[in-house]
Amino acid sequence: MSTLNINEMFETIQGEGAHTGIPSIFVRLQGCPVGCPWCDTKHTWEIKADLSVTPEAVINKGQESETYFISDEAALLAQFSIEGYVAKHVVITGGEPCMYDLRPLTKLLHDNGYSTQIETSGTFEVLCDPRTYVTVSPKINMKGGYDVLVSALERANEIKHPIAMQKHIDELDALLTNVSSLEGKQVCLQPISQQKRATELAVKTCIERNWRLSLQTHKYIGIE
Ligand SMILES: C[S@@+](CC[C@H](N)C(=O)[O-])C[C@H]1O[C@@H](n2cnc3c(N)ncnc32)[C@H](O)[C@@H]1O
Ligand SMILES: Nc1nc2[nH]cc(C(=O)O)c2c(=O)[nH]1
Ligand code: SF4
Ligand SMILES: [Mg+2]
Repeated sequence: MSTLNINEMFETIQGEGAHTGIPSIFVRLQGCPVGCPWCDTKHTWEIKADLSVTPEAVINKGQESETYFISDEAALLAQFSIEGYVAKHVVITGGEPCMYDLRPLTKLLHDNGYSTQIETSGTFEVLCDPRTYVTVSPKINMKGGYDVLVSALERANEIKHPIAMQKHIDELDALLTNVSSLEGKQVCLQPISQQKRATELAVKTCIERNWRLSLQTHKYIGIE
């Protein structure tokens, strides 16, 4: 059994990357040391012992907070039924989900008819089922001082890079020189914080490179 600290659990539509539009159960894990200044989930960064609460308190929290519940793969699968979730795609995100060994959870979910996806910064080893779709959103030169692992980039099914300026694209180009092949991988650019200039640059570059544009669709239509 693996211990999982869960900040949020909700059923929605995947709003990012090549799987945009897919009905999904989101499991947001607590904890991240990477320190991206523009992170839109800073409330997941710390794991504070006194903020561990019940699953019901988390699932019905109604607003972002640092509270989380402690679970394991079997209890989480049972919680999906308790909540009456019908989506069959599970997105494991965070925080930085690859701080956890996700092999037990992803194997159990696939063995029970779910597809799984991980949203990771690429700064921790990706431990998951071979059937899992791995989205690496590389975090380069962030405050935590973590490096993007080549092993994470090689495992990635999708590389989804957040950008605000040309420097971010240049950094991605340099990073991709370490990858043996992009064959079969989706490459997406995602404007940081829906900024107009970032979006214009992302559109222009995606057309030039034949990459995919990834908008945080959920933020435009006002869903979780
Ligand atoms: C909150 S992170 C959690 C998963 C993992 N720590 C990571 O960074 O990939 C989920 C996704 O949101 C993206 N993201 C976070 N803050 C963002 C922002 N302000 N604008 C655009 N994308 C953002 C990340 O790049 C990542 O693709
Ligand atoms: N709808 C929706 N789609 C998402 N795709 C990646 C997300 C994330 O926070 O990891 C996310 C999210 O927070 N909401
Ligand atoms: S790695 Fe992900 S969760 Fe961590 S600070 Fe960066 S965007 Fe936020
Ligand atoms: Mg999000």
